[in-house]
Amino acid sequence: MMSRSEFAKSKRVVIKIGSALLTEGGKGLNQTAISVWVKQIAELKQQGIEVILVSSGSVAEGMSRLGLKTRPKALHELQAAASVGQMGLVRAFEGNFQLHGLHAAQVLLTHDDLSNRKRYLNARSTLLTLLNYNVVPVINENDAVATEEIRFGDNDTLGALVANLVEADLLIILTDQLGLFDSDPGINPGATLISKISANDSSIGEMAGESRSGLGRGGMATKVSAARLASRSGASTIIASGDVEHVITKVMAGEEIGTYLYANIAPLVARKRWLAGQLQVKGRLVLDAGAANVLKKSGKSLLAVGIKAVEGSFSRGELVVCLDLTGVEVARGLVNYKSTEIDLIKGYASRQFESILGYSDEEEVIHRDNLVLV
Ligand SMILES: Nc1ncnc2c1ncn2[C@@H]1O[C@H](COP(=O)(O)OP(=O)(O)O)[C@@H](O)[C@H]1O
Ligand SMILES: N[C@@H](CCC(=O)OP(=O)(O)O)C(=O)O
Repeated sequence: MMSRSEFAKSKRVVIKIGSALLTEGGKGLNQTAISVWVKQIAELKQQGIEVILVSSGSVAEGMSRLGLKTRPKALHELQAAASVGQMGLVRAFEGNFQLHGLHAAQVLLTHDDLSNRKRYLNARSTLLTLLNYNVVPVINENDAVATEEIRFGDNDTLGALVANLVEADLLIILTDQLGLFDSDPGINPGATLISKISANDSSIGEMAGESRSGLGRGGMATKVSAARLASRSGASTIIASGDVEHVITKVMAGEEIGTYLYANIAPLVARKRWLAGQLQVKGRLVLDAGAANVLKKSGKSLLAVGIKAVEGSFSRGELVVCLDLTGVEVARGLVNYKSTEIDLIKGYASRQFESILGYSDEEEVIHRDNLVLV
């Protein structure tokens, strides 16, 4: 585990800024705050630290520009608002980075761009090339085209996936709270700030609640699950308030601000990291106790003999979750057979596939290289 005092030695940092902060509670972009964060980022760049920004705010800024009082419900209205607002974001970041002699680059992603392995690797190359050119990539979800099926849903998840993609040392999530409290401080004024906790501690899920701002999405719940996701590539996460003076500088100097969600698991190899970041689950396999145990303890491939039930309709190569008999997820992975085939071969040994299906591809329903434990 990296101690806070080691943050200054980071090579690469992803900084995510939430909507509520960027848009002053919906009153348009907070230009002063943006200039202050950019100045701190420019200082990090001076120290040789690479920075990637994940900036929300397109919908909120678009709402403000279009005079919409509440966040639109219809997808096409949201997309229109995001397209208008993104112009404001780009303008603000470009102008401010230029003041420090830095170029910014706009990168808009959908989940589709990262779920396809080839496009994932392309996105990685582009980002690494931008960093090589000393440019600050400014990333947002491509809201103008993202439909329900291809969206990340919130920028905390996007920030974590970007941290995985570029193997960042640290993910800094700036929000409108001082950090993660043991319960939502907006509801419980007596809530206590958590200073440090493992990103994989099972108790944090219960502490973190939803967003109530009407501007942001996901609240603390998506921030703690982003921290867990980031930890899979070894990145630790800080959740801190973007309103604290010199917040980025202070975090990087190791000051005890915000919540430090440290990564304390062995980083997954690159392919499994990509796999762990897949969000679109197409079906479920219910495993018997033996198979669930083997997966959990030894990370071996999943064989048909240990499958009790198949739920959902999916094709070969798609992502499914593996549940134990109590319904708890133990792993997820890419299947070698489609759902109707698995329904036929479940409970049988691999050597019987030929007589049941008329052919036999792989021995495993999910090969261990395509399986990540949860
Ligand atoms: N345990 C918690 N600690 C702190 N904030 C919490 C907690 N649970 C829920 N929240 C809510 O999460 C909000 C921050 O999330 P969100 O509105 O999505 O912000 P952002 O736009 O920065 O992503 C806070 O304003 C707060 O109301
Ligand atoms: N892509 C959206 C991000 C929405 C979102 O996740 O917002 P937040 O919870 O403030 O990070 C936008 O720019 O409005």
